[in-house]
Amino acid sequence: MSTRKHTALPKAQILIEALPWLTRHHGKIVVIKFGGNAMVNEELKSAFAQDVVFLRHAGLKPVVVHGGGPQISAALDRHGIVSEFRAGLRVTTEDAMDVVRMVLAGQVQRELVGLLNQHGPLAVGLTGEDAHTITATRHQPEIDGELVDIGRVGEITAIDTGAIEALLADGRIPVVSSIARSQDDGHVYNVNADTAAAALAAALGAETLMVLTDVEGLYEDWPNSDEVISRLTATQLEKLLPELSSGMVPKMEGCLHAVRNGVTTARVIDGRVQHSILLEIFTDEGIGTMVVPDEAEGEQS
Ligand SMILES: Nc1ncnc2c1ncn2[C@@H]1O[C@H](COP(=O)(O)OP(=O)(O)O)[C@@H](O)[C@H]1O
Ligand SMILES: CC(=O)N[C@@H](CCC(=O)OP(=O)(O)O)C(=O)O
Repeated sequence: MSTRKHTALPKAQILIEALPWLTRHHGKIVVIKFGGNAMVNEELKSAFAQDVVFLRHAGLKPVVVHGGGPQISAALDRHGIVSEFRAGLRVTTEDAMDVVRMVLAGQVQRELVGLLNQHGPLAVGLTGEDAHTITATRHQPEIDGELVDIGRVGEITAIDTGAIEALLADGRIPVVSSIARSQDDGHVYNVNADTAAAALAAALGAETLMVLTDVEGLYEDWPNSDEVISRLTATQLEKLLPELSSGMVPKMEGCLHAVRNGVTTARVIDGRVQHSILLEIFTDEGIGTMVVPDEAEGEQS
């Protein structure tokens, strides 16, 4: 065998290791949530775009839902508006809503669309407002037994997948900002991006929900230990939910909603690791935390 063939062999083996995953997921919808905290630097964002385009060319149908919490907080700060979170959700006044919409739809979404489109005419950005993709009503979380008003924060009441499905059928990569149209008035609502991604994954009948964040996965005993729970069933997760805090609450509630509504696996992975999406596919074990429906326990995902 020539030296060239020898050096190429490990590359072929790596590609072949991904074959079972690619075969199982061919033509399937994968909803990928890119958290604002995972958008650490330009290299990571470019690597994220490469991974998504790779999945698309490998025969999957990726749908990107993006966050932008830290970016919104920075913009609010510049406008002299203080950021406050209740039950993991941003208290969103009318003035803050304008900034949220400007940052998500006008800044973060545009940047991701631009990065994806460096690889061809693939990505099309939209918000939940477009073609009634996400409809919401006012969300009032229960805190210490009382319903609390946190402003223009939406609770999803309906999803219309028509526009996203049309884009997928046309070979495009939809990039969705988590803003909803209001079913009550002519205005819009701020929706947590994990919640929006999970609702879209369920409504689209996605195979997988991948949530990229700024931790390795769900820690068993956060913040005391960095032991990551690698796999858990819907029932196991449901029992854990009351113990979770801050950003993990909407994330894990979203994963639970997804697997209880037809999504085969929901994964929380470390978006700070370059090419984390491909690592998830190319490593047999996967990285991060994987949530599966109860009936799937013991099956390969
Ligand atoms: N059990 C847990 N395991 C891991 N992270 C946790 C846990 N509980 C709370 N967290 C917090 O949740 C954060 C992730 O959520 P969030 O800040 O909303 O990220 P994103 O912008 O990716 O949505 C972590 O950085 C961590 O501080
Ligand atoms: C209601 C609510 O909290 N909305 C979020 C929307 C963005 C988001 O979820 O961004 P990450 O995924 O980066 O956290 C916010 O205003 O921060």
